[in-house]
Amino acid sequence: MPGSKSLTNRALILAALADGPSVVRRALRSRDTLLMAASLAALGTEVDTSADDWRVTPGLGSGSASVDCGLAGTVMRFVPPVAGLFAGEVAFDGDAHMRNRPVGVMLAALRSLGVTITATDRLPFTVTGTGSVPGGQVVIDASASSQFVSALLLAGARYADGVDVLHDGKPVPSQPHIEMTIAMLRAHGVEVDDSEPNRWRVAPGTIKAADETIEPDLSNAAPFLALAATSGGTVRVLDWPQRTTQAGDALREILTAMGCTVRLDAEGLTVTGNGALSGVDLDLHDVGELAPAVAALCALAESPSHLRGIEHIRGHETDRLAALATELGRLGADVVEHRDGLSLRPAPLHGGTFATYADHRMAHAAVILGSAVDGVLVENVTTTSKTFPDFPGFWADLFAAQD
Ligand SMILES: O=C(O)C1=C[C@@H](OP(=O)(O)O)[C@@H](O)[C@H](O)C1
Ligand SMILES: C=C(OP(=O)(O)O)C(=O)O
Repeated sequence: MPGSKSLTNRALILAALADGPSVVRRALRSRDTLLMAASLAALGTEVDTSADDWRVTPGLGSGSASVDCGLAGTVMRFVPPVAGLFAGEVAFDGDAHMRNRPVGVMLAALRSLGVTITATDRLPFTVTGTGSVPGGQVVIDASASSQFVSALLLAGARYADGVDVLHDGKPVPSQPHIEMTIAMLRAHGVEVDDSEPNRWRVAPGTIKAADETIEPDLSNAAPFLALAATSGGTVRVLDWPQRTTQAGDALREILTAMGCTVRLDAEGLTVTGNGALSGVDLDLHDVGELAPAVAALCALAESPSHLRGIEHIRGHETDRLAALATELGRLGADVVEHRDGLSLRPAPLHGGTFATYADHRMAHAAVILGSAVDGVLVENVTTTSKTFPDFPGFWADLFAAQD
């Protein structure tokens, strides 16, 4: 598997803010990570992406710059706090749908920490940095995205008073991603206090340069592991980490609950399907990025499923609950959309076109269905390039290797 998007983009941010050059080994080369590299380069950091190991020489310049967020939540949320440390105007924009994804809470937080931002709660916006940010305490409602918290923590050590982020609102989703942020900050020598629930304090100080080796992207393993589940065969993902903060690690538990045999050993993760899938009742609040792949598997299961706790994925690359309900329904699935989830009951599926809404994980859901149902046409499968280099080629090679 190619490297993790979440680990690569955090490593790039930390490398750009560090006290010396460093290497991001086995970086993911995909649209989201190249957009991150380009954003940091626009701000004055040197990012050499010519080899598999990316060399980063930190530096934040002055003048004016522009940042293309594409459809990358990590670019739209993680780069503005860095732009506050740039001396000049940084204009942010992105894909058409990016203008709908939530960012206002984070911009308001940055403003209260002393950064000047054009008054808006959506893209496009302009951050006017002065080269330094006062920082301090801020109260936010991060129930729409854990990335609001991660964004403030990642740059916080470089603010004069650090940051003290308090969450006030419905529970923050995607906790493993916040754990990932904290673990990576600590690996760079940053002091983070997360001893109180819903409060994260980052002490002001140096972010030490440290080389990072990027783990394989476990969430992107979902469609491949799902192949084992739908075919009754065996799929092995090499180098699956024994311990990780990646949300995708939850696939082990989810696939086990659906009836697969799952084994993690020194070589990697091996999943064997048993020919039939059981439905599941799952709260995916912490691992929302897995919802499209899991929903596709649930549509193929022999008993009902209920996926809960994922209202926030309406703010992902597309409104994923609406998109999944529409597209699964179009192939014959018995699916009901709820405010915060989906329920599915067994139904015979048939072929048809599965629209992907420029969402890489909708394409993952589509190929999972196509592995079990004849005649599924995945519209715009190249949208997978957001987080995966040449997904169609990789998928095809898997079948070629088997023949
Ligand atoms: O910080 C990150 O790298 C991510 C956090 C999560 O976002 P949300 O908390 O907005 O779901 C996750 O879904 C996304 O794929 C990546
Ligand atoms: C929500 C996702 O991405 P982003 O980083 O753009 O928020 C995702 O990859 O499922």
